[in-house]
Amino acid sequence: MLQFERYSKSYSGRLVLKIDRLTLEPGIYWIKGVNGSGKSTFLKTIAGLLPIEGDILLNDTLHLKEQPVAFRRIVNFAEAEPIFPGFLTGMEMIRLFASAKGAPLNTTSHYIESMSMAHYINEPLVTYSSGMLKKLSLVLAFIGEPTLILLDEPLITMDTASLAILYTWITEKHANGKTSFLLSSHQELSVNTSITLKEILIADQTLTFAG
Ligand SMILES: Nc1ncnc2c1ncn2[C@@H]1O[C@H](COP(=O)(O)OP(=O)(O)OP(=O)(O)O)[C@@H](O)[C@H]1O
Repeated sequence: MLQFERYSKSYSGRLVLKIDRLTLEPGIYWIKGVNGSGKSTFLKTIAGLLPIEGDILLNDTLHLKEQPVAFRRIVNFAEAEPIFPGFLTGMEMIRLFASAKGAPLNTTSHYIESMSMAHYINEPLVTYSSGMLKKLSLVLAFIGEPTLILLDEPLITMDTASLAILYTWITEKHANGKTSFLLSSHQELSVNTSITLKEILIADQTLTFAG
């Protein structure tokens, strides 16, 4: 599903991540590591938001560097602490993402309703709490038919009921859409027990399979 070739990421010459060669098969991956180990950096580079050395391939064919638009169309990303323009409404963001991902707008109503967001989705984002913004960022990450969804710290600021719904979305999207997930979290993830969670530990600039 995802291949790394001579991949490395540095900030101002300081190496943060290095992967000579790695293939991730389809699945749900839990990315672990202490603060500052590189989890967010790893996800942002796969989302195409930060430049890298080397290359990342999706489904054996799409190269992040050579086909960035096609690549990013099927890789969705929700940031740990999302920042959106305060003057837009939640619904305007959803319309924008649905258009960019080529998804019919009516496929998004399931997400809005199941997270109980309908009563504020047409309000400007400046009025949203951090949990409301987090839910919106998660809805945006589930729009379309992505091959891969990257969720950075998806559990933070979410109430217990919303977490249960998020786990349902992950389970459904993985089962129905064959979508793979990379989830970074300091907290225990409790996805459906029928799903094998593959653990990856980031430490000393290196990824190792754990668990
Ligand atoms: N924009 C940046 N410029 C320079 N260094 C950065 C930048 N962003 C991150 N770093 C550094 O890269 C390393 C990895 O940071 P990253 O945010 O990816 O870690 P993380 O594992 O997500 O941390 P946390 O668990 O605290 O969220 C850290 O040493 C950090 O200081």
